[in-house]
Amino acid sequence: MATNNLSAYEKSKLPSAHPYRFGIVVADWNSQVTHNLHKGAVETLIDLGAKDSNIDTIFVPGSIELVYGATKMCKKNIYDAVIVIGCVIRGETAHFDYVCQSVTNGITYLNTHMDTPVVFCVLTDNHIQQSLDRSGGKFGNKGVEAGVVALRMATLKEER
Ligand SMILES: Nc1c(NC[C@H](O)[C@H](O)[C@H](O)CO)[nH]c(=O)[nH]c1=O
Ligand SMILES: CC(=O)[C@@H](O)COP(=O)(O)O
Repeated sequence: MATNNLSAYEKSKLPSAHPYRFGIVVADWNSQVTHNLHKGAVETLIDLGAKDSNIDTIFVPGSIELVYGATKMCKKNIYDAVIVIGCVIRGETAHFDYVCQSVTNGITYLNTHMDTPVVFCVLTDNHIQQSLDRSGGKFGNKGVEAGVVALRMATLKEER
C-alpha cells in the first residue's frame, strides 16, 4: 500500500503562505468526498499563513470539468497556484478510465503550457470506502497534502 498519512507536514520546514494567492476548483461529483478534500486544503493553507481573502474557490459538475475551471483560473494570471479537487469512483464500464485520463491529460497540459502550477488533488478509487479513507479518514486527507504542494509550487512561480 503506497498511501500512509496524507496529512502530515512539518510547518517549521515550510515557508509562509501569506504572500500568495490560491485558486481552487472543486468537482461536485461525490461531493461528500470532494467537499472534505476542499476543507482540508483550505484549512491547511490558512494554517500555513494564507489570507482567507487570497483563496478563491469555484465549483464544477464533475472531474472532467476541472480542466476548464483550472484553465479559466490560470488565464486570469492572478494565482500563484491552482488546486483541482475531484473524486472519480469506478463503476461497471470503462467510463472511469476515460474520466481519469481526461482530467490527467488536461492538468498535465496546463502544467506544461501555462505559467501557473496546477496541483492534482483527484482521487481515483475503486470504491467509496477508499475515497472516505483519503478525505479525512484513516489515511488522512489528500486535500491537506494538496495545500502543502500548492504552497511549495507557489514559491517556484515567483522565481523568474
Ligand atoms: N463518474 C464520475 C464523474 N463523471 C462525470 C464526468 O466527470 C463529467 O462531469 C461528465 O462526463 C460530463 O462531462 N465525475 C467525477 O468527478 N467522478 C465520478 O465518479
Ligand atoms: C467514473 C464514472 O463515470 C462512473 O460513475 C460510471 O459508472 P458506470 O461505469 O457504471 O456507468
